[in-house]
Amino acid sequence: MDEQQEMKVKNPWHRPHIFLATAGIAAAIIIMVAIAVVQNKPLQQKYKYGIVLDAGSSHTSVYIYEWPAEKENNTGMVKQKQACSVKGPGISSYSKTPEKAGESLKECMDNATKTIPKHRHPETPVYLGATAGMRLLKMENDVDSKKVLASVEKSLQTYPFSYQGARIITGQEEGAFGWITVNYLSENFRKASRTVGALDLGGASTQITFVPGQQVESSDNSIDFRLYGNDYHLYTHSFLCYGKDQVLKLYLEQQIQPNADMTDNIILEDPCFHPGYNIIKSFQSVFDSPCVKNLTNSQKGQNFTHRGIGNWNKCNQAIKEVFNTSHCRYSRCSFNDVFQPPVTGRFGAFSAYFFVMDFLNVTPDHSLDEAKKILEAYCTTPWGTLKQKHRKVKEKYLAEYCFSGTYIVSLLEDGYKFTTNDWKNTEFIKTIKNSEAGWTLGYMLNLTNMIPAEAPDTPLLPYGGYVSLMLVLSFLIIVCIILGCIFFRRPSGPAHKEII
Ligand SMILES: Nc1nc2c(ncn2[C@@H]2O[C@H](COP(=O)(O)OP(=O)(O)OP(=O)(O)O)[C@@H](O)[C@H]2O)c(=O)[nH]1
Ligand SMILES: [Ca+2]
Repeated sequence: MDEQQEMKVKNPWHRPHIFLATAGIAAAIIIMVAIAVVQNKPLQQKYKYGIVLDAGSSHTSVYIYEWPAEKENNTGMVKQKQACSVKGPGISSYSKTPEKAGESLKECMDNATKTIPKHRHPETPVYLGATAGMRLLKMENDVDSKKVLASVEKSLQTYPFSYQGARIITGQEEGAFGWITVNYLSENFRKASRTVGALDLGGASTQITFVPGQQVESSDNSIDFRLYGNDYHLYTHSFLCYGKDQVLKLYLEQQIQPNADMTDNIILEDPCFHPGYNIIKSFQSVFDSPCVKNLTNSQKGQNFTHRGIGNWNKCNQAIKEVFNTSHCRYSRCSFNDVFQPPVTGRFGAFSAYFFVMDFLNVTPDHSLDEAKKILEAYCTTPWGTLKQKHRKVKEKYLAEYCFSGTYIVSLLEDGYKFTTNDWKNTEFIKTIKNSEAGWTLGYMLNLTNMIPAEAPDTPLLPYGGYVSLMLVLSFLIIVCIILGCIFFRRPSGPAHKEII
């Protein structure tokens, strides 16, 4: 047999059908891998957006959230992209000029239009949630509150986004969504079995929400969620009128008992305000809310002198009076006949809890006693000294930190029955991974169904591992085919015979 013929028989590539089959399989595998690569990894990361307006009692904030388009159901993927603080007061302050409520949103909403890419505008949901300021206005005057909501609705509908409604959210929602936000951002739903409780202190209301160690005795305070395959039974309560601005009114109401023959020279010597603080205020400015009693017309026109005396012990004693603990219809209460199981676990305290404690430099490293000492020193500092030292701080805030700080300590200790150990487990926070702590993110996640009840299927391998595995397998298959062709070719006898 000639040598060339011998080579043709031994080398499988010289059989065109084997060569073609192998090349075909290899090409098919390469195409499959390429398709998998293209399908699994878009060339450019695509983001989706959502807008939530937090219409609080003291001000409105517009939050823009963003998340990778293909990872909607993964915990911790939604992040705050931008927060815009609306100029002026909260929307409930526009009760007598409702059209201004809508107008006030313009600057921040125009910003949102620029921030979010144009092609995403029509699919970007916009939600407005109003909290305690609007709850109080609704109690006072339902028609006015509807006019304000209609005004913000009209304004929001002029934008190219997908308007999803403006409403007053309930205190339970405010508490529960704040809890969801904090635990979502901390990635507690999948990573850790333990969740953190949420403490929110606003201007007009305050919320406490946590997973209790015992049964919740009142249905109003109970809320259940199934998130990522786990059941959560929450305790939550929102105290209307116990935000830091409204509770100051409750406190002042107790300090100055207006009577029929009030005169202009009523002087309030206030232990929660600094020595040297001496300001004439109208009774109307204190008694302008449904949280406190109604004044007669003659009383409304009168003034009083608000004089600070800076006595922390007396201030602390006086603040305790705002919590009514004389009656409890349950096995245990926080205050005002509201059921509360014992607090347990860690807490994240945000909004005014943070603003106040951050200013006073009270950190989680300070014990409860140390925090009280810091407050005592602050409260006794003369007003003139403080103004000199903090020229850039808004005077209203500066004057009220003594009251607000003392109220926070008392709310935790006397109101919610925090022990020194619970205090140690409490952190004052503004943001978690650059997203603000508050109810808005949890609200949006819920309304867009971005927190599934069951854990979404997770890929067994990360993307890079998946591609590498495909390539290695393709290579192995090709090698096997080649080796197979070489070693399992037909026995040489018949082949010889054929040739012979
Ligand atoms: N010291 C200080 N206080 C602030 C700051 N921003 C807001 N506040 C005050 O802190 C309190 C709580 O603020 P927010 O959490 O925005 O309250 P809100 O959402 O308007 O009110 P609610 O509707 O009750 O939730 C209010 O009395 C605000 O006036 C700040 O930067 N520093
Ligand atoms: Ca708030």
